[in-house]
Amino acid sequence: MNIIKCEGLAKNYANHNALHNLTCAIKSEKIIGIIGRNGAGKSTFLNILAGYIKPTSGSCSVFNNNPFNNIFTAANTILIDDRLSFSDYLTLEEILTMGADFYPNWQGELVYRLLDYVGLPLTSKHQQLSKGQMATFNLIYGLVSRCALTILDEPMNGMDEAIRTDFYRAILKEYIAFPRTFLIASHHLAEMESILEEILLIDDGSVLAHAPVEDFKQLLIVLNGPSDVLTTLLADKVIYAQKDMAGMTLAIVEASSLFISEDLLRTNGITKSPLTSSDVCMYLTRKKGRDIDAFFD
Ligand SMILES: Nc1ncnc2c1ncn2[C@@H]1O[C@H](COP(=O)(O)OP(=O)(O)OP(=O)(O)O)[C@@H](O)[C@H]1O
Repeated sequence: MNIIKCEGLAKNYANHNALHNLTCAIKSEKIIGIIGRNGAGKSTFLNILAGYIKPTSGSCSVFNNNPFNNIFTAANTILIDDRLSFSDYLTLEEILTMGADFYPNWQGELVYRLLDYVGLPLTSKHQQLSKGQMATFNLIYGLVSRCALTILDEPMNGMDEAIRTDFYRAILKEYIAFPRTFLIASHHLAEMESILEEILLIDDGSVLAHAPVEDFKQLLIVLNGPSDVLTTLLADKVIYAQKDMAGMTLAIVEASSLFISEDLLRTNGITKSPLTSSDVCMYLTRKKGRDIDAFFD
């Protein structure tokens, strides 16, 4: 069942079109990585889903409702990001009491155990926490709310490596204990990949790719072989990156465009190897003709 459906979604700010023609469908009870370059439109998209931002045009449905200012969305969705702030005067305990009153599936006992585990006293004021402590508290708050749609926008920003490792496991354990839809935006795909089922790649305000992690990795492929043969074989293909050295060429191409048999590759001395999902993201979203080395040569 699709929990989210967006069609032709656009969001224009005064001087910038953050989203345009964004279309996607997201099934319930999945952990999905929302990936994209800086400024691609991820946070704008997630804020629309959470009902905080009204799209300029297009349609967006979350739990079969328009999410903007919708009370059903609010009760069943939580968005945790680094802009999440609570009153300066509230202690963590007071914030948790409010969360328990608002979210029907709130895990009161778990939250105290998690805060004890990470060493955050209930008497602390939210505004006085360090950056990493605040991110940790906010993520715990998001997890124990057990909302059917849990949106985490760069949830691990500022956390140390040990806590990040713990909390990827915590997300997975929570998901297994109480299946729901997690959308997690992050620039650290390699780090979180093991808990993801799907990757949704946003580029320039629209969806560039959306696939299960294993399929996503196979969107691009690396070919390595004699330059003369490879150049002929790839003459009409889109090449995402190419390096030539000593008569050999290494090229990254779209796997689906490669109608070349394994036998033909082998007899021509061409090898095929996969890329990591982070590399697939990087090459798919790299702007043509842009090369940082050119600035320093
Ligand atoms: N309130 C706003 N007013 C004007 N422009 C905005 C506003 N919010 C976002 N933008 C612009 O919209 C674009 C998308 O921003 P958004 O925050 O959605 O990107 P992002 O993919 O989350 O980026 P990052 O990975 O850097 O956090 C950016 O160019 C940004 O400058």
